[in-house]
Amino acid sequence: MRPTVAPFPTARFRRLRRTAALRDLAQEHRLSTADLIWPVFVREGEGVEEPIASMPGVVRRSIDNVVRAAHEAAELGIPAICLFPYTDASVKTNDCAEAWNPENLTNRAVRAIKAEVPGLVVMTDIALDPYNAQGHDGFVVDGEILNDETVEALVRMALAQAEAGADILGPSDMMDGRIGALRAALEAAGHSHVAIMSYAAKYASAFYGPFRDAVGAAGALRGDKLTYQMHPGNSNEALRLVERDLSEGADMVMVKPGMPYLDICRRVKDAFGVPTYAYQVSGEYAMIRGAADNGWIDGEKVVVESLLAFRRAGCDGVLTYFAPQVARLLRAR
Ligand SMILES: NCc1[nH]cc(CCC(=O)O)c1CC(=O)O
Repeated sequence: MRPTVAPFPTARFRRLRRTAALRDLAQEHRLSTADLIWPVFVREGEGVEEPIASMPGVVRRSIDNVVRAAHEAAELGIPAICLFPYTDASVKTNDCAEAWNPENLTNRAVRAIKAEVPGLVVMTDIALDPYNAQGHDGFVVDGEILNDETVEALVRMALAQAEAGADILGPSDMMDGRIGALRAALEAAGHSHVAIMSYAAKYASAFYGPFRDAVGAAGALRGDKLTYQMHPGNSNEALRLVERDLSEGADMVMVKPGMPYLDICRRVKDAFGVPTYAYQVSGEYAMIRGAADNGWIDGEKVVVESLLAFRRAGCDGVLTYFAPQVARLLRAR
């Protein structure tokens, strides 16, 4: 598109900014509650809501409270919730077997939500890190992250989640070939309706710091994830990964983190036109929330502006810890 601009004073951009109604009428992009996916942390216990120090306002919930959150999401009009387990050290092993236990925390939470709030979309995370004594997303042998063996384990994990009733599987592990393997296994096992949102362009980012506290992975993790997650300096690689994952059967693709990678969101949407999502990650949440709590920024305005930016960059939706607050704000407008 080549914008046509008449010379001043024929063109006066301020004409359409003069009143709230005119601004509304001319607004190009909008944020709606329907664009939100709410990531929620699950832990063992009952009646538990445990604060996370590095993410003020976010809690780890026992399953009964996750179900309450699911009701809240549905009432607010948030279409989807995404579950992340906070696991006890006792279930973290080198063989990561808890990851595909049909009775693990995530799978029990999925069933509990589906029993009570069946219309809510439930998304799950596929990666070994919550169940890995080594804290990595894949099996670690002699300091190396194994790819193909990990993919086999991810398939087992995915089938257990699909069996539990997950609507969208979110492979966040960044192993090669996992989307094709997951798609084939889902088709073969009668789960052809289960969608895959690939964490296709996932960067090795320091913005995940608070999340690793939230899921209790920070202590176990040695080193970094640079041999499987993307280097922050790359962008053509993101397009190649998105194309690869689409060709293997991903229904939706994600860019992660969000705000520092808006250029990637735009390029992905322009290149492929597929359902595109961004993850406003824990570090982004912590920065905004921390500055807001200190009175340095207007938290509500910054949150809405930060999420609108994803829409402008071409995203169809955003995973954000601010989802319930934003839904309430949008409803009040
Ligand atoms: N499979 C790991 C995973 N899944 C989601 C996040 C980060 C989410 C956030 O920071 O909010 C991570 C962290 C990581 O890759 O180390």
